[in-house]
Amino acid sequence: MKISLNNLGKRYNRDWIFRNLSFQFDNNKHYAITGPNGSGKSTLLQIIGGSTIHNEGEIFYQQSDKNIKPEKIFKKISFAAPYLEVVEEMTLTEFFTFHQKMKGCISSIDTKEIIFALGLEKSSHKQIRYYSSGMKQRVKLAQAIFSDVAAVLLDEPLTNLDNEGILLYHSLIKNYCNNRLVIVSSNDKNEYSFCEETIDMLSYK
Ligand SMILES: Nc1ncnc2c1ncn2[C@@H]1O[C@H](COP(=O)(O)OP(=O)(O)OP(=O)(O)O)[C@@H](O)[C@H]1O
Repeated sequence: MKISLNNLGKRYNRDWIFRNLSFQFDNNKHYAITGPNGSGKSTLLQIIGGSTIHNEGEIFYQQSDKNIKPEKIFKKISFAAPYLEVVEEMTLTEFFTFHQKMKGCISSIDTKEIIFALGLEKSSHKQIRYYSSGMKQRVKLAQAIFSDVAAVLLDEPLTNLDNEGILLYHSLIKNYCNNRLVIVSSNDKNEYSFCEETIDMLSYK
């Protein structure tokens, strides 16, 4: 998937968070959005993902040289962020079975294999509400990375992860994201070390 940003701008009330942001995200490449706290990284990622509206400029989405309407983009993009909730009433098995039906997972993997890849087999029948914050973050990452989508958006992906979780994150990226566009919003080099290009939010103030 290709995503083009054309003179994009976002303000909250009278404060512009960023302006005149033009950039092209190319098919299958990996990008980092960087900048200090409050510079607008998460806001930009949410705009790209279609969950927040921009105030000026345009975004174009293209797959195999065909334009995708913004209202259809949710089917093509997955999003993981510490502030997005998972369905806590479900067990992990229920959650991924439900997700498989609603959004669709990449065809090479089923619910059992996802749970095995996360190292959460022993907790697969426990309601997610009883998971630790790091376990929940693994679930959020897996939900995004195993979705059958053309673009994976990750906001602060290592939040709450221990060393084993960090290794898991890098192996999921390596094994399942090679042929997809990935955009990471982050301040931590370890979260985006695999990215080929960086957008610095400070350039768009
Ligand atoms: N819903 C909102 N209403 C008003 N202001 C907001 C809203 N959401 C974000 N902001 C403001 O927009 C600015 C950018 O916030 P954002 O969360 O995008 O920054 P960030 O670069 O991701 O920060 P961090 O590194 O701390 O996660 C901040 O000044 C924030 O206060």
